[in-house]
Amino acid sequence: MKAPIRIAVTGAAGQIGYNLLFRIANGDMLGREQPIILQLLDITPAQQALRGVAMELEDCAFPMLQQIVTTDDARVAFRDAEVVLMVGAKPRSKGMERKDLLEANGAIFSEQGRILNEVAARHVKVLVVGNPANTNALIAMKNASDLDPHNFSAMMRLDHNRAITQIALKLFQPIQDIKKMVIWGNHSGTQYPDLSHAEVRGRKVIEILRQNGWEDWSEKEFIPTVQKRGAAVIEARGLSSAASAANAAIGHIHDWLLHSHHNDWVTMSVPSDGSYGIPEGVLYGFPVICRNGHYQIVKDLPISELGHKHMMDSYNELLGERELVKHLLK
Ligand SMILES: NC(=O)c1ccc[n+]([C@@H]2O[C@H](COP(=O)([O-])OP(=O)(O)OC[C@H]3O[C@@H](n4cnc5c(N)ncnc54)[C@H](O)[C@@H]3O)[C@@H](O)[C@H]2O)c1
Ligand SMILES: O=C(O)C[C@H](O)C(=O)O
Repeated sequence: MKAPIRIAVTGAAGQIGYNLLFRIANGDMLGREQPIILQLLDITPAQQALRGVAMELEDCAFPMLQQIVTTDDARVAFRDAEVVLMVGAKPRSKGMERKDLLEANGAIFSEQGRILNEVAARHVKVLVVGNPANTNALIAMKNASDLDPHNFSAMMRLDHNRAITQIALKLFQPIQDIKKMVIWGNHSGTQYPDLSHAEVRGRKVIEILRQNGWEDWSEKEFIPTVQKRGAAVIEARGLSSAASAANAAIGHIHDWLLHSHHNDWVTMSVPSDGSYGIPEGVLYGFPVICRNGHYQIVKDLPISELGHKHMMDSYNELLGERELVKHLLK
């Protein structure tokens, strides 16, 4: 039997938590052979609800779930954690942009970053889901100066999955045949869903669009649909996406820790390293290939002039967000 992995989840009593924990415990994230310990954090008033979630987890009798810890103390939740899913934060409501949450949520990530630095496993992998995810991840990373910055990431996988489905629907092709999608930039309205590298069974998506006379589809429909999908879900449900967000978080950690799919890359928001002219200092969506807990940014993809403009617009938005929270960055 393998040693158990301690997985901390913040905001565990919330909507994403409820869609995430049962799938993690079922082995969807780290496999059905991997024992796990869940260390669940939420604020004090949510402790009763959190205990209810823990009761339901117990009642599933998941074979790989060895222990459940519920707490309102981040030191307890993060102790020796090897995987941390930072979900706990306010969601936006109708009419808000994700960056409107910066003031309310930024403080959570500076404090929790400091605590991660003190008590988490030194090789901990951190995924920030709470919005605005890229800048919250930057805050957590900067407050955890003893941890490797490469172990901090923010979630763009939901945007990546949304984009793949839009292409599959447009071209009447199976989801699993759509490869090499990328979402550059910020998890926000400025993100750049870029299908210019995407392929269907080795054929370029842009060629298929051209053949059908659909050259304008990317700029006019695809990009805005993916950029605004979060708001469209809020409009329809009255609540922000939860099951699809949980699914994306599971895919992100699964691929990072185990492997990304054969002959494909995934989008992760990771510390910029100068690739594609995006200077260091922000967390930015890049195409990455993952193997055994390490990712590598896919380099040297050709970028059109318009594509470069979209990428810089999103970078500049991230700079603006960083400026607003500079007091939280050590
Ligand atoms: N990156 C993405 O793709 C993506 C997708 C969907 C949602 N989100 C974001 O995820 C976050 C959570 O969404 P949700 O729908 O689960 O919200 P929710 O309000 O249902 O749950 C949030 C939970 O976090 C808890 N919480 C608040 N402050 C906390 C703290 N300091 N420590 C620990 N827990 C705390 C709350 O008590 C609540 O239980 C939101 O910020 C939302 O915008 C991101
Ligand atoms: O849009 C939101 O505020 C929630 C989430 O980030 C999403 O993309 O669905």
